[in-house]
Amino acid sequence: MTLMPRQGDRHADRVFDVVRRGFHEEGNDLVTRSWSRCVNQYQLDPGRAREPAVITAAALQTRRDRHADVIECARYEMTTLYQQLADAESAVVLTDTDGVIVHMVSSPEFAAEVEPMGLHAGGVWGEAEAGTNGMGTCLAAAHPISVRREEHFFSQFTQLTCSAVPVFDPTGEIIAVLDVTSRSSLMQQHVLVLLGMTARMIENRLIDKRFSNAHPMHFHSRPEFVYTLHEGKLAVGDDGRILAANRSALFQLGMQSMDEIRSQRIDDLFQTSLEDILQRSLSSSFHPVVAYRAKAALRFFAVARRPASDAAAPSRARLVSTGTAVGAGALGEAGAEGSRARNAPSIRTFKDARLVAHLDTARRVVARSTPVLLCGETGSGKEVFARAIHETSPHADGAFVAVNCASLPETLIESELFGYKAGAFTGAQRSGRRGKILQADGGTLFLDEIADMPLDLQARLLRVLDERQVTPLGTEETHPVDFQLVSASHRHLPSLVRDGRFREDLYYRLAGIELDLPPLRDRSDKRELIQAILADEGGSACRLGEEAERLLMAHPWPGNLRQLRHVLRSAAALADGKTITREHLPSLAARPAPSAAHAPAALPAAAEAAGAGASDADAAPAIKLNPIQANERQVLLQMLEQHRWNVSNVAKALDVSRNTLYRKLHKLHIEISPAD
Ligand SMILES: Nc1ncnc2c1ncn2[C@@H]1O[C@H](COP(=O)(O)OP(=O)(O)OP(=O)(O)O)[C@@H](O)[C@H]1O
Repeated sequence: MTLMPRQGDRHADRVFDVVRRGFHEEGNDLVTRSWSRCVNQYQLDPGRAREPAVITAAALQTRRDRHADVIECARYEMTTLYQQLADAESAVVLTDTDGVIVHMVSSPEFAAEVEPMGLHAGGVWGEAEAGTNGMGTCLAAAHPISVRREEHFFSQFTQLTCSAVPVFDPTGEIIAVLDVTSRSSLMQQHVLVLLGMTARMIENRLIDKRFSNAHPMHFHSRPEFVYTLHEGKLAVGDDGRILAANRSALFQLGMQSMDEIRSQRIDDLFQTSLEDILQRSLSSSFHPVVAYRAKAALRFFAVARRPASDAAAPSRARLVSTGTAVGAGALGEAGAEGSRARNAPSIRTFKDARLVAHLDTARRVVARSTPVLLCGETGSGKEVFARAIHETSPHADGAFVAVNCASLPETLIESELFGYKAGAFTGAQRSGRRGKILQADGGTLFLDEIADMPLDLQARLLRVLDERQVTPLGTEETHPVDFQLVSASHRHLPSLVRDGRFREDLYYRLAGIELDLPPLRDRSDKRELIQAILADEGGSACRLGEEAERLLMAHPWPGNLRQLRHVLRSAAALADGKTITREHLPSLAARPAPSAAHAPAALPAAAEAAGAGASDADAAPAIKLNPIQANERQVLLQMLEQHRWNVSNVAKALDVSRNTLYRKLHKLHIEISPAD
């Protein structure tokens, strides 16, 4: 094509001029190269209006069928993105790899306005057809791009601005392009960031969908990033082989391509096996557990699950804890429930005689759907025990839905529990929300820290329990529900009833049976617990020296199992593969070490001295703290206990940063893992 400036079309003149000179004044190289392709390769003329290219309805249907799983994964995310943009003059568009629009979200008004340009399902926006544009140029460059108004090749599109990002399939190939086309050219950088996040969500969903028979594994070097968009995600086969990975997984593991990672197994990547991570994830209630990078001193936090497709085969995940230490291979009794599946073992330990009896009682009462109330100090394992009850109950095939009434603002508990209809109140999600009670239908509803339930909601909850039906906010509809109720509290509910802070009728309704879980210091299976949690945190090769074990056994554990887990986590990290000794337990080591001969006898004495909920501040004198520091230590321990050893919450309460608090804790010899 000859590059002839034409009269009256300044945009076309500019395009020809840039192509001839080979650079763009504003420096957008991707656009310059695209213009050049349009002129030289596709022989397009920027000033000549074109009929939009559109494929037939039948051809569109064929393409939609071919990309059904991508469209399904993208549909919800595209709607959410559209809502986030809050721009009525915009459309969120998904094209296939030929630039054919297969799905679009916009207002009917904007859709009608842009329809004549071919911006609708079936429209073809490849560069060869539509010149430089977000979708087509993103495909051609395999790169995110914003094409603002006059950067479009054809004059007819210079009213629009589009930003587009590629979407990759689990093999690393581009499978689609996600685009936002708008009248506004403002905030393109912001739109590109949102598009990138949405594309990642679609890619993660696609991995789940295409590899539903594989074990999903989530990891990150920081525990708080696991289960977020930044996490590395793997789909792992039964034999531990990596079948798929997302982009963040590649990045974190320092790999260049999907091909590179797909030739690896879990034990090539981490110093552990798939089975080990699965077991530890299960026993930590799917909170991230430590996994070290193979052949490198890099620590990750990871969670792995059984394949989603196994959900339909509950026996595989189902397990029953009996009087034995429930460790790998010790779960033969699970067979009594009909399955001795290879995936069944958990390291949850319920060997203590009271817990064995409680579990047996619970199993009998839940057979008749009697509500169970669990009482016990903070961190004593109430949620873990509730899960064990669920797994033995007739509702085991349904979901276990946990709601922590203390961690939700009062105003949110109601909508969280009961759900709401679209637009039920200001700030409600447009699509409405299915409440936790409905989610628990057919399964178990676990109401943790029930004492924190506001009084007016107590009345609503009572009604649900009586009527066995729920009415979401903003609706008149009622839905019948059938679930096993387990609630828990570390506070003494009868005292709250006496003080008028908890409804008596609800208390009796919740406490069909009331079970007291012993604090860790009183548990007879403490040694097994220490070993099990240590294996969980440090891997099965982690060893405990004799003196360290004596210290752990003698400690009063005011924060119970949660505190034990923190201490063992940091000890395993400090020991770094060597045997754990006294020096890896700095806060415990400050206490006088009981001699081997006296250790067993010292245990109940220490426990008694500590009393219910007592702190280990009695350790302070041995650490050589001055009286002010000793006081500070005592106050911090109390606060940690109050906030269930959640460092972020304590930092918030004290109005200091987490780092400042960690430094303080370290100085005062309060051992807590920075992971939490
Ligand atoms: N039987 C067990 N075996 C191994 N680990 C356990 C067991 N019970 C609890 N844990 C661990 O102890 C920690 C606290 O458990 P959980 O959340 O169940 O306590 P809780 O009593 O519900 O706490 P809170 O009172 O703060 O709600 C978790 O990290 C959990 O993995």
